[in-house]
Amino acid sequence: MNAELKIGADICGCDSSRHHDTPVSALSARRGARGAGRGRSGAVTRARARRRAALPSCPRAESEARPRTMAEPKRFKRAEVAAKNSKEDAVFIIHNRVYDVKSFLDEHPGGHEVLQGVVGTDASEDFDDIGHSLDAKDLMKKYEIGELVEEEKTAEKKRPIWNNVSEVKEAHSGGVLSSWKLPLVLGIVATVLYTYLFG
Ligand code: HEM
Repeated sequence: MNAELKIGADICGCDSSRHHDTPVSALSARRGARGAGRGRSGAVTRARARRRAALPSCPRAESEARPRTMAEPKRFKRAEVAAKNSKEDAVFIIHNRVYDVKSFLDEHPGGHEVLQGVVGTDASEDFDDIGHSLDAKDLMKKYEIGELVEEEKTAEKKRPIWNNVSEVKEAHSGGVLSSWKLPLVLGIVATVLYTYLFG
């Protein structure tokens, strides 16, 4: 072990110098003094447990214990999706993303037949033609299982606006030109002009 390794590294396996700021050499010296004539079990184990409890939580150990939330999306080839074309294995592609709709077939407001008609295929066009609502586009996330491999993606003209539904909703909720503000501003300007010209 590195001579500069800090206290606690032997406890939690972390060699972060920011977290463990007492050199191990110092620990060993103290251990040598205190540990003389004492076996490694019993008192030593309890002392180690006390030290471990006293340590601030270790950032590295914590981050390693934490589940990864931003996992890489699973990549599919079009041929793989094409094979998933039954009621039991119902998968399709919409705008380069892959959806498993097996559990959604019977819940789809447009009926299961229409979805069964496109499983295994790229259903982007069919999907867009319907003019699905923002809520429907939000719901899709629940069934997304991955995306196409990079080399099989189609070039999207521009990022589909519904790819980020919350952004869209936000954009529609404010702004100077939102539906009720524009007529109000125009009204005020007209009143001021009228007063100025004819008042
Ligand atoms: C995971 C993918 C999908 C989801 C989450 C979804 C969800 C929905 C929802 C919530 C509606 C109700 C209307 C609305 O809110 O827009 C709907 C209607 C409909 N969907 Fe889908 N849909 C999906 C894929 C598709 C696909 C691929 C097609 C076509 C092949 C399709 C065809 C239809 C049709 C025909 C309607 C009925 C429209 C109407 O009655 O006016 N859907 N869908």
